Amino acid sequence: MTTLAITGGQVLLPDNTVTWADVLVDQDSGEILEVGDDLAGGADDTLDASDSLVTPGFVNGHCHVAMTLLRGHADDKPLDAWLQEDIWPVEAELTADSIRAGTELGVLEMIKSGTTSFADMYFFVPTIADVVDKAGLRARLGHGVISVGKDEDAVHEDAQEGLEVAAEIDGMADGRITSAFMPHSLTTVDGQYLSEYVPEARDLGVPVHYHANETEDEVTPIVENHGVRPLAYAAEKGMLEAEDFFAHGVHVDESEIGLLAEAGTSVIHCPASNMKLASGMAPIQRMLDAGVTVGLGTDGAASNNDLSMLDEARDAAMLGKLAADDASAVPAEAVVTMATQGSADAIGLDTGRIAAGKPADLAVIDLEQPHLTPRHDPVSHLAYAAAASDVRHTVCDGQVLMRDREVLTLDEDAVLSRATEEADALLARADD
Ligand SMILES: N[C@@H](CCSC[C@H]1O[C@@H](n2cnc3c(=O)[nH]cnc32)[C@H](O)[C@@H]1O)C(=O)O
Ligand SMILES: [Zn+2]
Repeated sequence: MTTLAITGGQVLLPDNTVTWADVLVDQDSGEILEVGDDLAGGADDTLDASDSLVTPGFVNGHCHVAMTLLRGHADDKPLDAWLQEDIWPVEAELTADSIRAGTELGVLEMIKSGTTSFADMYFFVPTIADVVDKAGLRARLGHGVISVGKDEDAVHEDAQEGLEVAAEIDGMADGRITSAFMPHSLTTVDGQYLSEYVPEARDLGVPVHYHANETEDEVTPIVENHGVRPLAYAAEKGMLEAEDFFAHGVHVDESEIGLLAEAGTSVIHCPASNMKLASGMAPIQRMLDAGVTVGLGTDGAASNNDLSMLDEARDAAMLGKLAADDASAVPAEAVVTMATQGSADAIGLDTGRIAAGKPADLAVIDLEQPHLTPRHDPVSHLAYAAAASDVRHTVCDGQVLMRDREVLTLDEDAVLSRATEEADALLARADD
């Protein structure tokens, strides 16, 4: 057995208490062996966590990772115009090379901000899976399926690709990669295709991941055409199973919150994207009160504009209070839970908790910083004050991906220059 000890720090436990302890990891199985005192003796490798907080690696519950290439390309627009005028025309020019470069950039940013796993909906998924495998992260990946603007044959092809990719990549990278069927949204995929393909995803045994109730403009046509609220419509289409999860859930009423609580379907809250596209304020405290599983996601970098889960946690707390008109709503512990166990439970990964037997997915945060002094409450610091650049070490599946801010699985300079080149070439093709 090869072991790794993370020593001398404080450790965030699953109940959000913090204790002084070492963490001992079995690097062969990728699991946490023990959390306790003086575990460094005899370990094959050590990570120093003095003056630091050891947290579960953050879980980004909803992303389009290669959209890093479009970061800063189209800002300050609402969802519909942003997608139709700016994003989709450029995405039509994506190639496997651009996806590889954008994904490398995205996962580099994730490792540097303590994120160890994520759920992603995009194109060229086998390429994304290859990058995730080499970078050492954990992910649930899938191909986004859309029917708007496509003829029937093209939609069937798109949906088939969604199913085939899900079957092909599930279990890759020693199980670090899993998959889902990913119809883009309840309005961009026509109901006939949802009825046809969601049962096929069930047969494959993969969950369904989609966008729902993001803007008022998405709710209205469903109510008008189907006579029910969007999540009741999703239930009719078989997309409200316990393993399913969707992004946003901004415009949901009490009946829909009740449906989610009953079905066990999870919501991935994306506060930065919701604020930037002015989509609205999700009623997160009401969902938590009803017992809905809520995770946290960045969405793509073009609507955020970064992939830091620490930023997202702060945004979630701030927006949650504003939405509830109550400063005690969505407190620090709630957003820390959402960024770790909440997202992990939502996307169906057994991670997000530091305990013996759990996957050794960890982030070590340097607390010796002006903006993290004094240390009355490390959980408060995580939620409100810590930044991506405070992450010292990142560990996934027992492997050290970043040590003292040096990323070991990717060549940082090469990733930045390839991404810049591919992003420039992509925009040039779209301009032609
Ligand atoms: N196969 C599909 C691709 C869908 S991938 C997922 C899509 O979600 C888009 N996207 C990113 N953020 C959001 C959001 O907040 N709401 C809805 N769509 C988004 C993203 O740009 C991408 O086009 C096709 O043929 O177009
Ligand atoms: Zn999205």
